[in-house]
Amino acid sequence: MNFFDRLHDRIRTVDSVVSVGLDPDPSRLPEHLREYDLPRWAFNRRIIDATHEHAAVFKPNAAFYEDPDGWRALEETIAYAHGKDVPVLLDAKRADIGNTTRQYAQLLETADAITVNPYMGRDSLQPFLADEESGVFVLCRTSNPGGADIQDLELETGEPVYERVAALADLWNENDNVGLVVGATQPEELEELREQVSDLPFLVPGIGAQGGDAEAAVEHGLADGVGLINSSRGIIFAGENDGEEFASASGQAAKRLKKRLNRYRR
Ligand SMILES: O=c1ccn([C@@H]2O[C@H](COP(=O)(O)O)[C@@H](O)[C@H]2O)c(=O)[nH]1
Repeated sequence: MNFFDRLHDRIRTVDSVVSVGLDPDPSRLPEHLREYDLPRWAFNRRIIDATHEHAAVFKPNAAFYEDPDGWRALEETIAYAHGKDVPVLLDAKRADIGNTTRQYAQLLETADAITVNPYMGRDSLQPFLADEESGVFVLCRTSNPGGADIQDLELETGEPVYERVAALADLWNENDNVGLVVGATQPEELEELREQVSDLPFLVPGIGAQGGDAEAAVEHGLADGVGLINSSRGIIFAGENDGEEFASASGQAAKRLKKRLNRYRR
């Protein structure tokens, strides 16, 4: 089954478009978990237990796992999320020349969807795009302030780079498996892009800790009700840094966010 069909079903089952970001910054983990063999996995397991009922997906960012123990923690995390029937979107922002990107695409043997960087062009994304079952979210207009440096540059046609990326992503969507990453900190661009590519679901990061616009994220991020609004630190670090209460605080934060976003869903 195609990723976006599965996502559609998941959104309906939990009545939620919340993507729970699993970014277990080691310096912020509760003290009592630091003695575990894999503290990041111990942390994620508790977060997953507390939030899965409100999660359309879990979104681990690969940056928080790129060391030997990290990869083990990530593998355990993905398997556990799947055990709770929650799809996993790996925020890895990959792409490279052909033989290298084929190796990267093996990440989709474990995760259900991935974020990719369009900077190297179509051939660098081919193995991801060819995987009909998996979701491929193309970075388009990112949430960081420096996103403007390149993505807002005007082409000779007058269109900004991010609009050309959206048009290309639309062309690359031959298997109905492509979405865009558009930051909630860019509400005007969100609106423009939704008009431009009405069928592509968006992954919208940048609400919560980055202060983006949650209403615009929902209004423009969803295509036929399918899309994802992500919060990472705002959910997983919602509680105090010690004691077991951090997990229930994250559960409450995910539930609150789901309710808030649902007010804007049609
Ligand atoms: O444009 C982008 C693309 C990706 N991200 C990632 O999303 C989460 C956001 O975390 P918060 O704690 O909710 O700010 C994180 O993994 C980023 O690397 C993004 O923020 N913006």
